[in-house]
Amino acid sequence: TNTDTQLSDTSFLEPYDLLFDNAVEAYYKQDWMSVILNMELALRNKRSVHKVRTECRLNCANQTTFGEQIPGLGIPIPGVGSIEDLGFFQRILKRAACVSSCESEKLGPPTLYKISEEMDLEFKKRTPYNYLQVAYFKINKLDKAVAAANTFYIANPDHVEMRQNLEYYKMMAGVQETDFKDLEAKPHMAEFLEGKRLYSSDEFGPAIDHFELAVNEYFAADQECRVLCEGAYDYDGYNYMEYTADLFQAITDHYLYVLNCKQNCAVELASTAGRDKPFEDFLPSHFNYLQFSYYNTEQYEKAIECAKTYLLFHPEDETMNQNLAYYSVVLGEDKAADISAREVVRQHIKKSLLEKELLYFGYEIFGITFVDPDSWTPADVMPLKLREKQKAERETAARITEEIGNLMKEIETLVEEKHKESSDLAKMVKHSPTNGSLLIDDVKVTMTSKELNGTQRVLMDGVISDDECRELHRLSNAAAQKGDGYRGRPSPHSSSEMFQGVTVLKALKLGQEGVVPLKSAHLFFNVSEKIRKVIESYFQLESPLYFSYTHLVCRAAIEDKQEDREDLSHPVHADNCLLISELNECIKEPPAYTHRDYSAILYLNDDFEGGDFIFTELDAKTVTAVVKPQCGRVVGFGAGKENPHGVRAVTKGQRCAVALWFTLDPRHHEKERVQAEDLLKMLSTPVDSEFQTTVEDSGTGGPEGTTSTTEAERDQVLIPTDGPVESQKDKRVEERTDEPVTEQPVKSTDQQPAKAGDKKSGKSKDDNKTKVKDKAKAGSKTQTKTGTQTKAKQSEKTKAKQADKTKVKQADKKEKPAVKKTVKTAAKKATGNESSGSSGSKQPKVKSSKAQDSQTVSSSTVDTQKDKDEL
Ligand SMILES: O=C(O)CCC(=O)C(=O)O
Ligand SMILES: [Fe+2]
Repeated sequence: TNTDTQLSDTSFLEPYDLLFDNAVEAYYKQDWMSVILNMELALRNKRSVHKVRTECRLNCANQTTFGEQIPGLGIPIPGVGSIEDLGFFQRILKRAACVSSCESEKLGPPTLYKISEEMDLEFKKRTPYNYLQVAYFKINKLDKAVAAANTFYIANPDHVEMRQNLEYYKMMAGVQETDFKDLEAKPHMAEFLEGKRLYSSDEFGPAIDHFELAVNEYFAADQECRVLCEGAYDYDGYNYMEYTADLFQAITDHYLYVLNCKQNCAVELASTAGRDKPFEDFLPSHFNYLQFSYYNTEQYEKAIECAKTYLLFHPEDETMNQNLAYYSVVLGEDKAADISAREVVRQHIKKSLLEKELLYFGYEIFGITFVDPDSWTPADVMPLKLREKQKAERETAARITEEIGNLMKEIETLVEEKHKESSDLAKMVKHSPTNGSLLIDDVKVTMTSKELNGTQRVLMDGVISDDECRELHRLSNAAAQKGDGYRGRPSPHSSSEMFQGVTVLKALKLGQEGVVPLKSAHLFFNVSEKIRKVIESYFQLESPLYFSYTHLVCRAAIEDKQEDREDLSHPVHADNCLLISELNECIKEPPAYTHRDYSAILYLNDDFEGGDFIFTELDAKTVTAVVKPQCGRVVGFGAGKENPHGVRAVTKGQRCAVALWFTLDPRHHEKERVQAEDLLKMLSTPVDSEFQTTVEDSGTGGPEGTTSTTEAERDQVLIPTDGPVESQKDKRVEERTDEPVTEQPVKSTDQQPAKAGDKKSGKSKDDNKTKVKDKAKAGSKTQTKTGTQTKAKQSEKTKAKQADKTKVKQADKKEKPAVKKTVKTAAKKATGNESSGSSGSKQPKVKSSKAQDSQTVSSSTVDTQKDKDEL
């Protein structure tokens, strides 16, 4: 058509989502060259879009001066119709025009490069490399296949197939170690990691080069990250159609949204694919490493500069102050005084603090949540009122969590008691055709498999109270998103009904934001856990059940679409296999959620028409049992072919339920659940802990991690032994005997006898308590390595090696609430082969022509689709 030719005539970048889709299509046609062409171009165009955006915005920011500097504030305050208003907005308009014409000149109309969230996620998860790996392997470009495989694996360390592929590649002839590249490595992070590596092996000179580069790259990346924040406003959480903010409110909302995003760059930049958590105190730590590296290479000016720079972030840091004092003595106090901290960092901090102030103002006044990602922010930046409010909130959350904890304990003891009473009881319950038996609380088994005419089925009542039903029902209407849980489709199963859903994590987040009562979100969490226990115990499962997916979902009849309706609200299906009713078969293969083992639906209400739950035969027609939803009722069943089921049309009103799917396979334990648990923990961090920074507390307080080593501990930087010996008589340092063994190689061979000028020995990690380090300079520079004087910032350097007392700096970091991006991967360790696909083979997973076969490599694709779309 006309538009088509017009488009192809222009030199605009081809939209990368389109290219991605083309590549995937080509993949299924096994057109490997086309996969490569499209996918590589998609990756390139994505980078180009970012580049154009960054450049346009930066250029426009420079072109259109935006008035004077803020503090003061140099900018006239907009008043009623003042002429300054016009001047102010004129600049805004010009800047908007500048950005928009710059971008559309290079990229075409905005719609062309608007990318959906899902697609964005695919690129974040590095899915393109999954496809590229196969395609390159197919055309025998091994080096590229290996690089793609490695790049993908770094971001998906749980991907069993890719791990096997990599192992296979390692053994292949013609594959070099250098082929295992990370094609998406971020320069600042690569430099930082390399610096750290060298630092760990005492190669301080080379380490300096990398850390310095890392700092430069950091600021470049920070600038890019920040400028990319100046994008469209995301009306997340509320309906933009109902958004009726006035001019200044609208500007405020969007601006604070942008500022929030900019602040979050600190987390973004401290994160790297495949690492669960961002590095803590990332930017400051660069200067910590640097000061010590400079010290070790006798570059005292630089060491002082970096120590001072570090102190900009943590002015009270005792260790660093001592280091600085020591360096100053070595260099000469006068000279030292003339050295200042780095200006670029000073500016960065100034800007960041100003942003935080605005964000806290927005938090206090408009309730726009802001979680400070930095650990160095002075406490008083957060307004007192807000601090008090947060404290109160944390108290409430702590109380609720305690209550939940007590409840869970009660449940556990009850379950245990029941088990003890008679190990046969459960069996009796299971097979008893009579009235159900008590399992937990007031839960009654109303119908067993037998009465439900099948196997692995149960109907229970009284699982939650009427009040709880009402509360969850309210929650669903307050929190649910249309179509949420169904890839955003509002009517995934029947065009005569509207679906809406909310997950536990989402509910908790909304609770935290104050959009819904936090208490209700807790209840949702709590109830789901209760049902998990009930199902686990009723079906007498030997190994634990894990959550696979949970959502609170309502389906509502669309009034004018009920006439002559013949469809079901939810077509008959099985939960872990693809039901082919024509063949009386159920195929257990992706895209079915084959890892699901048990399902449970908790009903919340009965004030609607229709909506019966039905079990059928494999033909999807012959109904074997009917369940009428009502408050507190749970239908639980095995998720397999033995239990095809569906929901009859809801013809009037709204039917709400909590649908839960469980797996016995810990590898499929839902990540969202872990995040939800983390969030709960965070909300219940002991009150005030944030304001306590004593080292003593660090060992016990704070959210429990899965390992005993915290990031803070592992990332601590070694610092030199203390300065003038005379001042070191006291032993304020803390004994830490619980230093965990970290993955870093233990260094025990670098303890050359101390010799004059040997800086290294200053941080030697032997347990020789009497080694004296002669700094070979003035007497005051002599350092003792005796007993107590080593203050180490990096636990791996000191742990176990040091019988001497070690002060671990930054240990208090542990106490801070986790930053947003915390993704835990407990229970994630893949221990075996995936049950599906060609698991035994050592081959990279490559496709044959069979249709189902194509799931192997695209499995990550399937997985990334919101794991919600019931079949
Ligand atoms: O809501 C129900 O009763 C059943 C829903 C269901 O089977 C499902 O979502 O898989
Ligand atoms: Fe189902």
